[in-house]
Amino acid sequence: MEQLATNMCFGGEHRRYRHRSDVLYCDMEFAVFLPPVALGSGARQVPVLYWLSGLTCTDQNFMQKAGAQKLAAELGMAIVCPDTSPRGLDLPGEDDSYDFGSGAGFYLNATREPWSRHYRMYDYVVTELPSLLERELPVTDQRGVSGHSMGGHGALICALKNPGRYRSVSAFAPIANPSECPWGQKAFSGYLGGDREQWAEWDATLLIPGAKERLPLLVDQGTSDQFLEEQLAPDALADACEKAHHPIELRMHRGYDHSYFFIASFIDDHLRHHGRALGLV
Ligand SMILES: N[C@@H](CCC(=O)N[C@@H](CSC=O)C(=O)NCC(=O)O)C(=O)O
Repeated sequence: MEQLATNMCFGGEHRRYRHRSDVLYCDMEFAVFLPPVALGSGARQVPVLYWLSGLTCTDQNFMQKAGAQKLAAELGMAIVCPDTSPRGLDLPGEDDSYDFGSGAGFYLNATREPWSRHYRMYDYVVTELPSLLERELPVTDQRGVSGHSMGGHGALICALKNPGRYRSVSAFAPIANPSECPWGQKAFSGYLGGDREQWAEWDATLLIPGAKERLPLLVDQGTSDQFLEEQLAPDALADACEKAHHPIELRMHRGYDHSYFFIASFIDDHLRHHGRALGLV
């Protein structure tokens, strides 16, 4: 791993790294926040919250806008922000739209050419990146996962598809039922093709009935979110949870939109939710 930058923050460190991904066949950048207890003499390994960002984001949106570092420093929690897709591969159409290709990897493993060799963000965030970090940085294998929009859905599927791998999961304004909305249908048909049975393996709402672990979901949604009606479908997720007796706390917040102003307003609740499961609160 090549360290690109470091900034001291609330007694901890925000760092950016570049590394070669064997899963994605390209270089990737990510950011990590290490709390004070993970640094210096007497340092110890700390649990990690993996944050998966939304369409158009890099590793930097959350780190610069969410305001999570102060409480993460106090709790003794590391935060890792991967990028949202492979980049710079020269694939046809890779940079043509904000909701497909670069910045829009959807945290799945593509099966359709020309995406299938590189667009394997699911394997990257679930397996390759944690293995690297648990080897190279003072972080443990005690993991929580959260995210926003495309990344909120990514967090849900990472947890639902991997019983025992995460201690906690939460999401802000997730694209909760991607098989049934324009963003999801564009991504799934492009990365997976037309077979809706394949889509179901990557759709949180459709994964709920067969989930092998009933990890409680914390989901926050703003009522003035400009994407709520057309793209997000939190009610479909809540209905699936109710039918399957899967615990969910869906909190509707009057007047909040889809932006990082919304995330910053409730991030502390999510950090405490993960902190409790990770034994930090
Ligand atoms: N450009 C698009 C919408 C882009 C957008 O709103 N991206 C969100 C995530 S949306 C779902 O995954 C985001 O997090 N943007 C980055 C930020 O820092 O706010 C459009 O205008 O429609």
